[in-house]
Amino acid sequence: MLGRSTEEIVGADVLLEASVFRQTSPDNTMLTPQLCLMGCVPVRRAGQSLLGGLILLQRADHAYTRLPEQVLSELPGMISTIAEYRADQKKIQVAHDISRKSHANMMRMALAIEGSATGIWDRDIQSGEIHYSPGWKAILGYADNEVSNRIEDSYTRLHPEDRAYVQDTMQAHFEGKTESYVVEHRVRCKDGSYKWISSRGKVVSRAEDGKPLRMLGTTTDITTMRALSERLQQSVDLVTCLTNEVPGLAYQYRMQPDGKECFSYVSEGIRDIYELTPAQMKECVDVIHARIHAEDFPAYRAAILTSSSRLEHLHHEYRVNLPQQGMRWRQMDARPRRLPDGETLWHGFITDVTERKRIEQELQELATIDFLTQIPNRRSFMGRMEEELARIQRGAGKASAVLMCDLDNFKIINDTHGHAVGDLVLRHFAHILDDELRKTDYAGRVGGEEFAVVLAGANVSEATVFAQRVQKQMRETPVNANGQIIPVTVSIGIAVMQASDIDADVSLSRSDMALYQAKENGRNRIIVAVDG
Ligand SMILES: Nc1nc2c(ncn2[C@@H]2O[C@H](COP(=O)(O)OP(=O)(O)OP(=O)(O)O)[C@@H](O)[C@H]2O)c(=O)[nH]1
Repeated sequence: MLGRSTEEIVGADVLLEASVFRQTSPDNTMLTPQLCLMGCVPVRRAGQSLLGGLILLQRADHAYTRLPEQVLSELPGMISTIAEYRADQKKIQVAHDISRKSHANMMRMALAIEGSATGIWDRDIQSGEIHYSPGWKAILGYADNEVSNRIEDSYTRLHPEDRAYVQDTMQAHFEGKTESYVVEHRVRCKDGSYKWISSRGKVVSRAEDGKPLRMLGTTTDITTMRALSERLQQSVDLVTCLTNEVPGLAYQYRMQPDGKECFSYVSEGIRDIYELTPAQMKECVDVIHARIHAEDFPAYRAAILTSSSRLEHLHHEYRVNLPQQGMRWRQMDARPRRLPDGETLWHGFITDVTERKRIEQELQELATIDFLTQIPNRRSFMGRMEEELARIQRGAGKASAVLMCDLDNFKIINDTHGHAVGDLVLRHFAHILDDELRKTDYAGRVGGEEFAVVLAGANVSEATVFAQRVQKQMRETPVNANGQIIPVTVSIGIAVMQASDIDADVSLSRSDMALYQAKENGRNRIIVAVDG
């Protein structure tokens, strides 16, 4: 080899890898005055990758001895074997260190996890072995040596109703269909009772073909949490049942400071109260607004806004128009509360008050309408007259005319044709009066056969024209009782309601005096009071 360049001897790749050769002159095998290169061969691993170079040196003053070619060819192999063995030893040492550290970490983690009432399990999927931490065993009331480490035994502890679900979930994870294994199920304790547990795990190692090899997981006792959760659900169910069973709609309503509103809860009663579903109601309040009677909507909105601004109890009655039920009355009651962010929150209910409204209406009519003639009775008529007089006294609009009308010789009609026919005549006259009235006018039955009329803003001559029309109608349309024509005349006294009148009775009595004059003068005539 003497005389050959270093590059020629060791090869370019060895030269590149072995920095020692960079200190030598490539064309001179004399490395130093005392040392010369005897030979150099690359040393390779079993897989043929370059490990380094074997360099043979000898002292320069030493007699040159040629090494046998066989020694030179075997030496690199031996060195490679030794080097790889040492490298493997080092790797094993590193792996042990890592394993020791991770075991220590695992132990620390296990202690921390078990401190939180959670157990750990480690399953060798292929062998069917499963190891549980002491904490895991303690959850089920077992001592450390009391639980077998066979997976088939663990399945016997599962609640029969949960077994299929647990195994299916596990299988799905083994097949890589899920990221992790998460289940909640019941498991039998040592004393035979069942506990609810939450089990979570993950396959941590798989074979090259994807087959699961090892799985680690945790188990947490959630029995208390489940019981609490069940009790909470029972409370929610109870509230829901109550709100759904009581008639009407129970609700929670919110209005934000910027005016945005929504129903955050509605009971099933929504289907009857607004003919909507709970889902429709939560979407948008507009669907409800569309159901509210147009005439009642402004007052409905005002009631809500007032309740919000003053935090006053909300009580309001309004009409709704529904696709199936038609026009119905609703009553809304709710208590408002202001939240820290400025939002107003109401809890309340809406009920159907249509029937009550109908009865109220009937009572109102009974109290104000004359049953026989269906026009206002004396009490109601006098009430309206008082309002009219107050308007005149305020100077709001012109004075009104007051007419007192009395059927002539009515006693004779009763006596001749009977009381029922007399009733017919009274109804007939009331009908004629009603037909002649404008919207602003009103009439009332103020006595047996006495009727009074107020013509709003009318003067004496307008009132006289009205009275003449009434007399004409009575003349031209006499009552026909079972084919018998019953002619009836009417006497009318007219007066003007004046701001100076102390009350409505004073105005009415002036027209009554004019009526008296009409009777005195022969009946079937119209007399205007002397002072109007
Ligand atoms: N059928 C009927 N008769 C009534 C009713 N209320 C009062 N009367 C009768 O009306 C009659 C009134 O009689 P009078 O007060 O003498 O008056 P009149 O007979 O009309 O005589 P003048 O008013 O003077 O023309 C009485 O016979 C009452 O019984 C009623 O509701 N129905």
